[in-house]
Amino acid sequence: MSTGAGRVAAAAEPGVGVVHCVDLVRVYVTEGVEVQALQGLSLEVYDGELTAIVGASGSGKSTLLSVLSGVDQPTAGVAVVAGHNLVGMTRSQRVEYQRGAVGFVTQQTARNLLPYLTAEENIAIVLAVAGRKKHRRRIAELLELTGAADQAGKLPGEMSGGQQQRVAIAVALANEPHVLLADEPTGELDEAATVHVLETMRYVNEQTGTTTLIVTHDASVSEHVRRTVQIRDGRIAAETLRRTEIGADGQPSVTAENFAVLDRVGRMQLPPESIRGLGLRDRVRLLQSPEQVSIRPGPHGRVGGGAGAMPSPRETGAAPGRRGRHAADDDPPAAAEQPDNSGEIFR
Ligand SMILES: Nc1ncnc2c1ncn2[C@@H]1O[C@H](COP(=O)(O)OP(=O)(O)OP(=O)(O)O)[C@@H](O)[C@H]1O
Repeated sequence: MSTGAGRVAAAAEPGVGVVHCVDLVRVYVTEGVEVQALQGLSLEVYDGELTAIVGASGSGKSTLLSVLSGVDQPTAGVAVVAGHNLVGMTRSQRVEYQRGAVGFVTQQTARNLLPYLTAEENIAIVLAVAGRKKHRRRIAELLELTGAADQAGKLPGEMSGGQQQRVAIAVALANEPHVLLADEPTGELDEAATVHVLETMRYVNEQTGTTTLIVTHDASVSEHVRRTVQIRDGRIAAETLRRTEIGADGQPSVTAENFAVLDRVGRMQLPPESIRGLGLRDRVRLLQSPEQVSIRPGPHGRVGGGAGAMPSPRETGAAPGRRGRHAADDDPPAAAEQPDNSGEIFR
């Protein structure tokens, strides 16, 4: 990969995705106060994948999409999308990137479409800017693809929110982008319209193979995508991969597998529910065998009591007056006697 701005070799190296982020940092400074919106975020999204990024409010989702769409620049780190190095782009490189490499759908239905143009005209204007001719058939194909053929002659104000978003997806796909980015595309929609729009994105991904990244706070998105990535405190923390398998009875069933994400230096975030459920804090016990590593509460963690409970001398293995010592070194047998409430992390 080149380190200069602009176009670089696309995904030539094994393990390098169409979206390639390494240790991304974005620091905002407002009135002298620093906010680290991205804190060393690394992410690969591979060609043709449909991936959702979910996270709580303030976790850094919109900041990541601003960087990936070329609207914002990271403070540090590597961000390459479809062979475009997003760090240090010039204005003309940014325009080329936004016109040709990415399509974008935002949460605000009213912002995705020009209000005084019909659905057809909204698509036509994108094709005209890209210098394409004979676009009538292409417009019809795009509206058909997103299930919005019946909206062709309507103005956005005459459509429902869900219909506007499906037309917006058609507009975003008009110049055949390598990557489709959607920032809370269902944020203003009711449940039924949400399902319809997410299923449209899944269908479009299947039909066109366009690499798609959906950012949302709505965890139910995972029912519509194969890969859900969780962002927490400006970093990727966990992933869920769903697979469809055909059982012995010939019926398909969906299985989901959860992963914690290990960064390049071996750091990993445990899910908050594991931390709360096992009362993990400070030091934890790592139990390693050739096949797995398990985590158990350390000397200060809860074992059978509430999180944050003071440890008894038996739990710490420490005699009165020995609190300053590393109690964990003294009591490995205690862990083996406890119920099997370990947070097993790798197999
Ligand atoms: N322009 C900005 N100036 C200062 N701080 C910002 C700016 N944009 C975002 N932040 C801060 O960065 C952090 C991440 O914000 P971001 O909008 O990326 O989160 P988010 O996960 O998209 O949240 P939400 O779902 O509420 O939109 C937050 O603490 C936010 O207050």
